[in-house]
Amino acid sequence: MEGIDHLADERNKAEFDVEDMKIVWAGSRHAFEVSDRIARLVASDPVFEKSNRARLSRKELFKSTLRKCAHAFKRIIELRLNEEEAGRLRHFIDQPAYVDLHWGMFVPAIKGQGTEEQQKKWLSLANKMQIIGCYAQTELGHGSNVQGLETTATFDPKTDEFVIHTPTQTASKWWPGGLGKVSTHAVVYARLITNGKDYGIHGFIVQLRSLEDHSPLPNITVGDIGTKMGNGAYNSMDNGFLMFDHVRIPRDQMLMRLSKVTREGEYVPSDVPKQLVYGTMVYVRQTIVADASNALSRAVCIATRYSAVRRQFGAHNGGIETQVIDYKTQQNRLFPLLASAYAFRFVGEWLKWLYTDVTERLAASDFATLPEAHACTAGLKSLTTTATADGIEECRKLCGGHGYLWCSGLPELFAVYVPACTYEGDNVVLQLQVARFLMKTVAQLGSGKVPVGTTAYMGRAAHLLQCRSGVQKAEDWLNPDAVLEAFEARALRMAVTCAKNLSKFENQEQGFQELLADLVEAAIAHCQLIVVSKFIAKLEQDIGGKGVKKQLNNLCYIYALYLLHKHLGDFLSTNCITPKQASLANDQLRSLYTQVRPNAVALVDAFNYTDHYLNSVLGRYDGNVYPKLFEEAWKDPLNDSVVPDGYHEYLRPVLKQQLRTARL
Ligand SMILES: CC/C=C\C/C=C\C/C=C\C/C=C\C/C=C\CCCC(=O)SCCNC(=O)CCNC(=O)[C@H](O)C(C)(C)COP(=O)(O)OP(=O)(O)OC[C@H]1O[C@@H](n2cnc3c(N)ncnc32)[C@H](O)[C@@H]1OP(=O)(O)O
Ligand SMILES: Cc1cc2nc3c(=O)[nH]c(=O)nc-3n(C[C@H](O)[C@H](O)[C@H](O)COP(=O)(O)OP(=O)(O)OC[C@H]3O[C@@H](n4cnc5c(N)ncnc54)[C@H](O)[C@@H]3O)c2cc1C
Repeated sequence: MEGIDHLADERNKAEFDVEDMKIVWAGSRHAFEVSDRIARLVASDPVFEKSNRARLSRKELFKSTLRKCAHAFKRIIELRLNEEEAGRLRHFIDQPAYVDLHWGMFVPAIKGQGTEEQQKKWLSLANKMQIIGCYAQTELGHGSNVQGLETTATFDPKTDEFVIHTPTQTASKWWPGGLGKVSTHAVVYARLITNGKDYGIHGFIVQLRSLEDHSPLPNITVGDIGTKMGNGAYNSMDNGFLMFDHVRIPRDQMLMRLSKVTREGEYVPSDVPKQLVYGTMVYVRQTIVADASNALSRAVCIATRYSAVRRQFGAHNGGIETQVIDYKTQQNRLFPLLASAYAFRFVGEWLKWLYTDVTERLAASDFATLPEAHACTAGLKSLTTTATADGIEECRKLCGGHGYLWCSGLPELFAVYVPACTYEGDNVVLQLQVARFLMKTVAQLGSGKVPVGTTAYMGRAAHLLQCRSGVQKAEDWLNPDAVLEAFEARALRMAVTCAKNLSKFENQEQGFQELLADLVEAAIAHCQLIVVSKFIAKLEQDIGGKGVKKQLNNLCYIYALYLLHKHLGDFLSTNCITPKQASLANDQLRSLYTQVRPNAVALVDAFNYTDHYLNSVLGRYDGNVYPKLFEEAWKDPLNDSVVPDGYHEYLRPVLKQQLRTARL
């Protein structure tokens, strides 16, 4: 039934103004208008069609990706799109591609680590895409352990060049996106050696392919590392391998903003922290947090609309069955994910602010907040990507059998998204960075150094280590102070327990290794506190629009109380709350689900996703699921013929028992 809105009843139930919520979700009216215009532009352009992606071979998929990128670049120039609009265009095209790494890592690495002169030279080429670059850090043998990278860049004072070399097989670059088949250049991370001394990891701009015929330059071996998980999915990206056999580059292709090598080969360390060489990773981790809310909201939009369309059981005498969204179990699985999508949106906004702030401070030689920015970007990247990957899979299950179909949009979304738990830092490795930061902060308590920013709560240790929650009735769990106190006390007590256990070891590093699992849990508790507190802070802002704040309030407390329920063991074992208070939190959670229920479809409409972007039969705006499932089924190549290929060779002989006869 084309043209009918099967979800109209759901939309009519909404108790808030969806258009106003769209602005809150987008971040501003301007951001909404840009996103809306660009999403429609992409949806109406046949080159950006993506519904057949799973049926393409790897080669066809890759070629179609090149076509989409070229067409996008052409449209950016024709329509004179600015940087923000171009970014939205790439986002809505929704196909992982070399351009993500070119704009997302290669250009930022040069901006962050190149001198002014280097930026002038390389960015003018990169911005016009006269060169295409990637970020070549990870090696076959080392990804997490950046200090363990083996590629060498040895200065040769005779020729004023660096010699880039891959000394072993494990030193081969392995994974960089865009490297396999496209990039003409790379920022290569290698050990800088001059005058026989190893100065550790530095970045170098290296040309890989000819700008004339795209063939690899002499002594460079490069290719694609092979097919990755899922049909279509991330296979549009050419993750690559790369080996150098004594490849020479001019000295001025070492990125020298942070440290330098002189003509004579003298290493001049910078007066800024050496960790700034990791600056690109801090930047990208921040963007990945913002992206988590995109991916999760997309899955939640599909699962929510479908849960309102789908009916099972409850019919008496042939009457209408129950919408599955009305089952409390469905709500208990779906609504916390809806709340998480909003929570990650707001923490992403805050993290962007933090990143801008630290960047401005660094420019003014103020390095004080760098460790916190590193801990926040690392921890929140880990927390949000883990929850999003798990959440997408939960949404698939929430859609029952049909969720397993490619055309539900969820299998591909999962396969594209799940490597976010690994790239830009394995999620456990990143939480251990947070744990180290927390252990340092705890060790300094009482030293006179007052913790600030996201660890400010630790400065109230005297209260938080002994307080008991004052919650007496379910509604008390809607008090921001009660929620914050419980999360702060839990996080602090877990960190302090780890610190106490660490102090029992003579060798601190040995102790750290022994306590890794507890340390990760303490780090997660701290990161969850950040997300909860930033959601609460968002509610304190001036948010207009009919009924909008009320909905956000409900979602905020669903997020917090769902975490409390999920990690009840932590809250109880640290004596932050009693079993009775935990039970009251659950009562409140159920009541919040009831309040969200009539607004659920409108809350996902507020994401303003086009059907093109969602690419999901189950998540269609009009809810017209069943006829469209049939349409998709008929499109499958297996249905091209009534009798399948192979019938005469392999089916007929079985059915006619010719195989058995032949054997007898
Ligand atoms: C389709 C795409 C969809 C979505 C993406 C959306 C948006 C993204 C936009 C653009 C990107 C485009 C596409 C994305 C797709 C894929 C991109 C993937 C790219 C990559 O994966 S690049 C490779 C990334 N690699 C890693 O992340 C490696 C992880 N390891 C590390 O970061 C570090 O080595 C470490 C953190 C594990 C540190 O190890 P260590 O303790 O041994 O440390 P060091 O001795 O090196 O350092 C000690 C000291 O330094 C501090 N530190 C460490 N890191 C940092 C940092 N980044 N900033 C500041 N400080 C840092 C550390 O805390 C120690 O401090 P201390 O005071 O001495 O204790
Ligand atoms: C899709 C994709 C795209 C990528 N794109 C790029 C790119 O563009 N450029 C680039 O340079 N790289 C890229 N990478 C590489 C990526 O950054 C690394 O894979 C990532 O940093 C993890 O490192 P690893 O593979 O060495 O994992 P490993 O460190 O080998 O992890 C294996 C296991 O060991 C555990 N582990 C490791 N160290 C510790 C520790 N100290 N304590 C406890 N547990 C530990 C981990 O938790 C994990 O369970 C990409 C990877 C993927 C999957």
